[in-house]
Amino acid sequence: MAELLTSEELTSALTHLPAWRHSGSSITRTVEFASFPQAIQVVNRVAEIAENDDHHPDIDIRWRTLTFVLSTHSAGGLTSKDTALATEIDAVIEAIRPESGE
Ligand SMILES: C[C@H](O)[C@H](O)[C@H]1CNC2=NC(N)=NC(=O)C2=N1
Repeated sequence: MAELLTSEELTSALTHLPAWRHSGSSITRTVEFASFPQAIQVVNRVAEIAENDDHHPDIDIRWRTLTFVLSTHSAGGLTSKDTALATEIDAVIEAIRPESGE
């Protein structure tokens, strides 16, 4: 089972994940897309990655805005699985979204 990150490890990992906000036992990123179909394209790609990694985000879908919440439930907090998945989600967002910025 993945180990909880120490606060030093988490702080260091978050320097590479500037769009993510840490709160308690999870990290969160909210992002708006150009359209609902584009947001769903991102959800579908993230779903494939999550199945492959056997690590699943909570995803809130509001029209064209997605919020991803990552936590390792089995560990009761944040592990390297969450920071790895956040990095993969960032790559999907950048690949699919035409413009940059939040
Ligand atoms: C059996 C399977 O490995 C577990 O249920 C996985 C599936 N996906 C998961 N996803 C997340 N975010 N946390 C978990 O603890 C978790 N556990």
